[in-house]
Amino acid sequence: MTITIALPSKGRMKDDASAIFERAGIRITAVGNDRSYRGRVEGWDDVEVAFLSASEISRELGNGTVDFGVTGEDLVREGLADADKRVEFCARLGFGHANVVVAVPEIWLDVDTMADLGDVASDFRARHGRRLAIATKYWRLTQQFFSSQHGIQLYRIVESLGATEGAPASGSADIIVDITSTGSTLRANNLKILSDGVILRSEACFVRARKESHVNDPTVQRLVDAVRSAL
Ligand SMILES: Nc1ncnc2c1ncn2[C@@H]1O[C@H](COP(=O)(O)OP(=O)(O)OP(=O)(O)O)[C@@H](O)[C@H]1O
Ligand SMILES: O=P(O)(O)OC[C@H]1O[C@H](OP(=O)(O)OP(=O)(O)O)[C@H](O)[C@@H]1O
Repeated sequence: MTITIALPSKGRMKDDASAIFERAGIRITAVGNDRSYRGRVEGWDDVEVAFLSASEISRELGNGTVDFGVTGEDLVREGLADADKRVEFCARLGFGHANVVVAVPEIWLDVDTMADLGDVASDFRARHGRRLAIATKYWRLTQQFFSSQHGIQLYRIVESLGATEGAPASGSADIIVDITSTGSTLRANNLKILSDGVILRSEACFVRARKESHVNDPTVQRLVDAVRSAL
């Protein structure tokens, strides 16, 4: 059976992902020309490579059209309900670190924790005539964290497709849930992370789609061992 590995074709994870495979002794060559979106692995005739964006990789892992992928844990957990049932995080790769966080305006001096935010959310309608609005592109992670983990039900998600950190200043939302690495974008927008507001510490992972056909497939185990040996 042919095993397909999906690797980032562009973006911030591309070069580090290639480097891991080099170190693992897995040499990838493009099929066709340099801009081709398919590749092969030297010496592994039953393996092929698909070059996709990091977000496409999490989707393809979810629907099982690829066997393995390198992508961010945040994209997998946001993209797939019941992620741990559908995929296995085989290795954490040590790059692409970023935290998904809850951030509120710095001037909310009395709000430092999720419990404080829960109080704000309860009072919000009485004070402002509407629910607390959260700007995010991570709606699944936000709902899990607010509703299931913290019992906060009174809020509204405003889907953000970019420049999420600008939403409180522009008035399109009150607070945000977004990714941060250095924290400089949050600071530039006068936002602060709640002390218990880290939803997920994400990094690039080597992820396997859980499939019946992988059981006892020696290539599957060899690939996992090779990638782990490069860390
Ligand atoms: N500063 C950062 N900002 C955004 N994402 C980051 C940052 N640092 C690491 N990452 C991680 O990088 C991954 C996203 O990478 P990238 O933006 O290249 O992919 P993509 O979403 O597929 O790209 P595109 O939006 O162009 O399709 C996520 O897993 C994210 O956690
Ligand atoms: O904590 P920081 O180091 O400031 O990084 C966080 C910012 O970086 C990303 O945006 P980016 O400008 O990379 O664009 P993108 O959202 O299109 O990836 C992300 O969406 C945040 O806005």
